[in-house]
Amino acid sequence: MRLWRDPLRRRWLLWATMGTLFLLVNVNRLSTAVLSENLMAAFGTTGAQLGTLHAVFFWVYAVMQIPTGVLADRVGPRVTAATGAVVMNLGVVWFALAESYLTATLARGLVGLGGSVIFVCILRFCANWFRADEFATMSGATFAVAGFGGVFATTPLALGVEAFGWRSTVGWIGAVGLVMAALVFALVRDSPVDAGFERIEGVPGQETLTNAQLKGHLAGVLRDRWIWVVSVMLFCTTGVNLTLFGLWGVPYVVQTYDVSVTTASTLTLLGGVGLMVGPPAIGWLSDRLESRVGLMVAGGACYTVCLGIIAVVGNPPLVVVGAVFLLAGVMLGTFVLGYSVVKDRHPSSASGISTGTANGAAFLGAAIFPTVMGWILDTYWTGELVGGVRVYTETGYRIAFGLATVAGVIAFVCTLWLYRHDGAATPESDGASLERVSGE
Ligand SMILES: N[C@@H](Cc1c[nH]cn1)C(=O)NCC(=O)O
Repeated sequence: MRLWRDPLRRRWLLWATMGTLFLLVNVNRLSTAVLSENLMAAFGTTGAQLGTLHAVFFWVYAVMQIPTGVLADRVGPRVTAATGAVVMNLGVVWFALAESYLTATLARGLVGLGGSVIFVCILRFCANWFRADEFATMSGATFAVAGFGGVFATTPLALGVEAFGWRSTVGWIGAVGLVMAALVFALVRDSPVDAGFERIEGVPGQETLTNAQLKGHLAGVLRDRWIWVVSVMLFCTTGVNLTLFGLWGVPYVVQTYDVSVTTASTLTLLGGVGLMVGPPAIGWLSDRLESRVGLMVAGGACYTVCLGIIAVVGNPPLVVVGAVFLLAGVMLGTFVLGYSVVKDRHPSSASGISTGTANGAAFLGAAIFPTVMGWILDTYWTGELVGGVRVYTETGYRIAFGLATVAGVIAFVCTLWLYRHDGAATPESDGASLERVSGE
């Protein structure tokens, strides 16, 4: 079978296998939006407590990103990803069985712990199996998988919950995940050489790092101002997007427009669709144009304007809300280019560390924003409850979207900084830096 014997084909099969795990990571982490009312009713939570239950995944996920980068570079993506997947899915099953808020929070933390390794392992896998000028396309394609998972976490999940109840639906997702973990372990190999092939032309060789080299790379990454600026940008944009699509987007639409959770989830589904389309298309375009930063500036401006519309108007027509959610997903494709930017500035054998560090900041944002938005909503809450669920005010939602808009402005300023400093020498690199040849 050529799919198996040809390394240029096999890498797609392996990427897709790991991608399925990443899809499940996204279903789990974004499921709280659709489950919000079930969880509030099951555990009797306030908005801030629900925000925390959602965010605990992201806290653990964020903290784990630098260790994950080290594990991906040192142990390799296959074993790290398969182990993480087992841990994540045991956590999912535990969450489905949880009887108290505390148990549910611990279980969701376990889901975050296991899930935290998958994305960086996929990027590490891509650095081993794909050329540097294919990397933005591959990271964009991996984000598209996240979008696909996000779509599953909306209407399909809502329909599943309606038909089978939230506990059975979540439990089955965990069972499927355990099967996928076994498949990743059985099929994936860390590099073409590990799979018995020659090295793929144009892909840098991957030396095994010593502890001293690891430390040196980590220090080099943490000293690099570009990493910090990309990190702030990702902190804001990933934080806002995951909070909207993963938690507060659904209650906002349900309570502002008086529609069902299933209808509201169709709108947040558009965010997932945007993520499926934007990152791969923009990543591909960036690789073709050999340009990163110019696209990021344009994306930053558009993203901020979109969020600002909801903050200013409060309850624009639903079609506008849908368009904002869709564009927020599409524009994330420009921020994803940040992963290629940081990877190209450091040796390829340390790509797990550089991308993991930026991803850690992204998920710190995803951990902080839900709770802060929950506080804002609780602050403007008038005491109204329907079926044990808090009904928030339009003012609360407008201020929450105001915060999202400010985050967009900060991300935009970061892209301007990157634009201004584009072309500056990289601190250390053994690969062709697209930034240095972009001519932007
Ligand atoms: N797709 C992003 C996260 C995101 C942002 N908005 C919606 N989803 C992603 O995949 N980030 C990397 C990761 O580790 O998951």
